[in-house]
Amino acid sequence: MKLFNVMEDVKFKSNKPWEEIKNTEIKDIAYNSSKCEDEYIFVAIKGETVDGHKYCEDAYKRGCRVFILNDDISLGEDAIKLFVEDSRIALSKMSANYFGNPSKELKVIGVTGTKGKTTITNYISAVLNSSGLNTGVIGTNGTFYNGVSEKTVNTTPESYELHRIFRTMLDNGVQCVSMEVSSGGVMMNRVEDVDFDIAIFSNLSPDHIGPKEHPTFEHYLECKSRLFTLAKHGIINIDDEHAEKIIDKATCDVERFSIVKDSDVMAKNIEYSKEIDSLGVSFTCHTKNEDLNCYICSPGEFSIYNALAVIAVCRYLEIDQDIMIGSLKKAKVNGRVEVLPILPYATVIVDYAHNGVSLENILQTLKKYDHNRLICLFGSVGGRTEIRRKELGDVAARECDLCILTSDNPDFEDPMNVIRDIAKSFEGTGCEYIVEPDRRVAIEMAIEMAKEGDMIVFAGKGHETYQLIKGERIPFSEKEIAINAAKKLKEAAVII
Ligand SMILES: CC(=O)N[C@H]1[C@@H](OP(=O)(O)OP(=O)(O)OC[C@H]2O[C@@H](n3ccc(=O)[nH]c3=O)[C@H](O)[C@@H]2O)O[C@H](CO)[C@@H](O)[C@@H]1O[C@H](C)C(=O)N[C@@H](C)C(=O)N[C@H](CCC(=O)O)C(=O)O
Ligand SMILES: Nc1ncnc2c1ncn2[C@@H]1O[C@H](COP(=O)(O)OP(=O)(O)OP(=O)(O)O)[C@@H](O)[C@H]1O
Repeated sequence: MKLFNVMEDVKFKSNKPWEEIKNTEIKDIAYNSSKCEDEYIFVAIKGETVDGHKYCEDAYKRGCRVFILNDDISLGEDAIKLFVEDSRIALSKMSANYFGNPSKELKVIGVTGTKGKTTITNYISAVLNSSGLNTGVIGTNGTFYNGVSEKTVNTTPESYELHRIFRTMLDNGVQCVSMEVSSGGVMMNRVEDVDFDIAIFSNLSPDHIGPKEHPTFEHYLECKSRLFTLAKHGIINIDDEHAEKIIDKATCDVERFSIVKDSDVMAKNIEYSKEIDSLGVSFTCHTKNEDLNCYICSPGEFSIYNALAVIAVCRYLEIDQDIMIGSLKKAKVNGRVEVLPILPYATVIVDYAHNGVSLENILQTLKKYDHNRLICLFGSVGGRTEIRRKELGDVAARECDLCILTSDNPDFEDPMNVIRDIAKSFEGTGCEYIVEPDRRVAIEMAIEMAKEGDMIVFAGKGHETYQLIKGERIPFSEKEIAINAAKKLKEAAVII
């Protein structure tokens, strides 16, 4: 490909004459020097940890001769230096050009918000795939299309990866992509050149504020709002207190959903239902034209919000209503409020809640269903802020009857250190707690101690299949351990 085509619509200044730039052939783009080869363009990014300009020499030694730079650096005479204002913005445009702007040929649905992104994107893909629209997913759980999956480092991949994934999906017959748009992804200009058809806002609460993330809550909100200037159609939860600010910034047309306010898509007649292998909610979805009876097999009010967002997408894309209702009924997401039907007398749930807000949400939701004891098994990630530990501890001590404090990705920190921090929240509360730093033993203990009507939540790991210990991801499957523990009980004839 000609450098000229890759640089279309990118503003730059250069150390070389236009004729030379115009005719230069390039093979690919890299923003990590270790990926560079002959005829590659190296994009030097000033990162959060290091300055990519430091690696230009490494890229040069590997055969790279075209450099996208913010600052001048000394390189061989034959190096073509293209100076841009912001290399992440340039990388985004260049990647879209290099892969032939695949997002323009796909229907791209972006979901943003503090909570619900993974759930909503997966529900959308389940419903659209059932209706015959081949739909891929990009998010925290990885990339999925046509039964193929790929792990991703970030919830919203770097722009180069993103356009590469779009291209692969498009070449393999994918028509729609349902993707998570993290605020970090927006902040780092990863989605700047994605042609979004629909943008969804689920909710907003303080999160991702701190070093290397957002300096303030306003900045966090600003990044979430940006998505609604990149899309054609916005779908917004107006029950969230920040919705109006998002709507004010939006340049797309806006469709509103709600449980309490008059809106385009509304839930009424809400009823909670509990079976041994599922927790769900039924509701009437009210729109200007009709009332639809819907059910979603995930508990609580937040599941209704997630479902309303999906229904609004289906309305916009004119998806058959019966197909939509039928597949919403069955839609499940790996590790998100997932009920394991392993004990005939108690409800066992695996969930990804790993901060105070989401743990409070899931625990309060579960309390609305008939139950005996509410038991929560959880820990908190090592080497990070103590605030998260306190928030998790406070919520669990307030909402539960019994907690089992254990490890959750301790990494380089002693798990007992983290547990001691969490345990402080239980002092002077009526909530009992047990300490078991080995998460496997803790899970087995929880299964063994379950009594008739108990609800047991394993919080924090969700879809993860590892435990991060001293920088290494050690294979760890919470579900498998729980299933085997229940099987052992059965074999020992404790369960008849
Ligand atoms: C703090 C942060 O956001 N880091 C992200 C960022 O890395 P960075 O800019 O810090 O990279 P760096 O390590 O400083 O390196 C700078 C440059 O030097 C290059 N380099 C480095 C070493 C070398 O030998 N050669 C070389 O060329 C690097 O490739 C890079 O281009 O850019 C990378 C590529 O896009 C991301 O993978 C990386 O995400 C890290 C893993 C991360 O944890 N990010 C979090 C904060 C994040 O983005 N989370 C959101 C979800 C949370 C939310 O809702 O906001 C997400 O979308 O995942
Ligand atoms: N709409 C919602 N509002 C509040 N909480 C939710 C909502 N949907 C799901 N949750 C809760 O938050 C947890 C995380 O949900 P999900 O993974 O869908 O959100 P996310 O936005 O992708 O989160 P993260 O940024 O942590 O990956 C779920 O396991 C559930 O407990």
